Amino acid sequence: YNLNSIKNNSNNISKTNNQEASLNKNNIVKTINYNTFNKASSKNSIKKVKGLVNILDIDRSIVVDLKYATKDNFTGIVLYKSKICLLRESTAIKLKNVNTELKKMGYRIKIYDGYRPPSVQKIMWEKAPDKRYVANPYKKGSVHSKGCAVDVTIVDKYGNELEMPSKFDEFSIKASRKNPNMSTNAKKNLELLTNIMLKNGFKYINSEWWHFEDVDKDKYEIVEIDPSKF
Ligand SMILES: C[C@@H](N)C(=O)N[C@H](C)C(=O)O
Ligand SMILES: [Zn+2]
Repeated sequence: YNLNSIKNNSNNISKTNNQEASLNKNNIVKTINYNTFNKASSKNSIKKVKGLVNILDIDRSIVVDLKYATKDNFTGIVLYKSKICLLRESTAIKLKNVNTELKKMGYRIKIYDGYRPPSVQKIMWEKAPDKRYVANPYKKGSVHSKGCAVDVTIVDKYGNELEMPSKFDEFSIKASRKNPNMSTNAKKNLELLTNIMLKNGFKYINSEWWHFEDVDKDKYEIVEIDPSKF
């Protein structure tokens, strides 16, 4: 961050009525009022670091269950110190729109993973150097490290996950969208998830049914942040 440009920027923004910004010594920009694209948070102050926000500051009704903050993941070890899910601000707003549609049907989105520090991507690659399932951190890296990818499923009003083709991070043909043995119910639920995600500005990959990427991911760079210090 260039402090002067942020200062100038914040001065400019604060002169408009619909968005204000302020700086503190940790390089954190606080933006106020999102009334152009986010009515629900128009009165809230949203903390933003290097373009990333806490998804719960954008939509508190989203279910966050970061599997890499637990041992229940393909590495068997805790990879994240924090259970906070960070996302690129514009990606977070798209996911809020997905959740708003799902809530009308009595469902909600549940997040298994969002922003992932590049240092964690390296550990994952050591454990599973297979580019179908883990992005190579020594090449382009992961879209998760831009805060522009989400690993998600749908839950019902009791928080129960809908049936999907496989468990999260089950690195096999079962996780593939081309799995020929998908149950009818899993197929229907995945179709619902996919259609709503595509409609709201995400795209999918074939090898992992849970993984979606913001269509605008190429506008953004990989960032290194420690979410436990957010
Ligand atoms: C590790 C898995 N959940 C995942 O996110 N894979 C994609 C391809 C990635 O590493 O970006
Ligand atoms: Zn993913």
